[in-house]
Amino acid sequence: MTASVFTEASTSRFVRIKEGDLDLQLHYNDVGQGAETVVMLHGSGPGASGWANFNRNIEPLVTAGYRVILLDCPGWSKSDPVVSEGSRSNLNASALKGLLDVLDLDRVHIIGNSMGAHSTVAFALENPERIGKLILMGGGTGGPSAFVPQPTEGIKLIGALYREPTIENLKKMMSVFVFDTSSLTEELFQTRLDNLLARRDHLENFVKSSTLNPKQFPDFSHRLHEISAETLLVWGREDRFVPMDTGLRLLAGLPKAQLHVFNRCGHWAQWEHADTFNRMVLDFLTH
Ligand SMILES: O=C(O)/C=C/C(=O)/C=C/C=C(\O)C(=O)O
Repeated sequence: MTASVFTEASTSRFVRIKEGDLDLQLHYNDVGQGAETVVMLHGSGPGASGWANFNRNIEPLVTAGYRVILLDCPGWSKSDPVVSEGSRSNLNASALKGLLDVLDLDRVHIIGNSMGAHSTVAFALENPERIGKLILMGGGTGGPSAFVPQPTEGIKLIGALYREPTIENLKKMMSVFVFDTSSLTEELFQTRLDNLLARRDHLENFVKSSTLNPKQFPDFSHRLHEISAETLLVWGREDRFVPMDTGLRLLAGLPKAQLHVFNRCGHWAQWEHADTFNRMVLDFLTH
């Protein structure tokens, strides 16, 4: 398949996984072919999916010869619903292990966005032999911000949108999500709204999970030194969901990390600065 002809529909796949306590059908997109595979893990916003989060980042990797797997985490998009009472980072990590086992992939590079970055760290701690290089954007659970009160305004707005999924709440959330709100189109809002309203069970389960356990993403800062993988940290200076100084904490904790901070950038660096981000990722993966 050439990079220019792939679509969400043509790359859509389902798989049944059994991994520990998990027995689930997962949805993923499988794009391109190559000796090396890059997995992309999306964030925790309502209506998020691998495709929604990374649609600007797939083609350059596929063109460069990588196979790209976009996993929809349990409880998002077309994957099975789940109520998470423990660590959602570890739940996602188990789902990823189940998927890699079925696909017979021994070792992958992982790009994680926000919750996806928290989950990448959980996966790396549990499966060090299965990881190549890591790219963490706006997440990774390096501990609380030293400067910004928690929960942050963005995380509060995500909660409000989960509880009341209206176009008004979506727009409020998206207005602090990116730095330049003029890049947000009505079409993007509508697609996101359709996605999230299509799975009210996922919305209800997220609210239930957060009530059962408000700490869905435990702090891994005391274990970061165990991760020996080369890691690229990417942050937006104006990230109002997971503040930029969290990236500094990760930089201090991860022995082989480097940090890139984009100016004029919110929580969606891979989308707001897609071209530069894509070049940086390719350079990082190949050197
Ligand atoms: O609560 C956290 O630490 C993580 C929050 C997120 O993962 C938020 C991500 C939002 C998106 O990526 C989205 O597309 O809505």
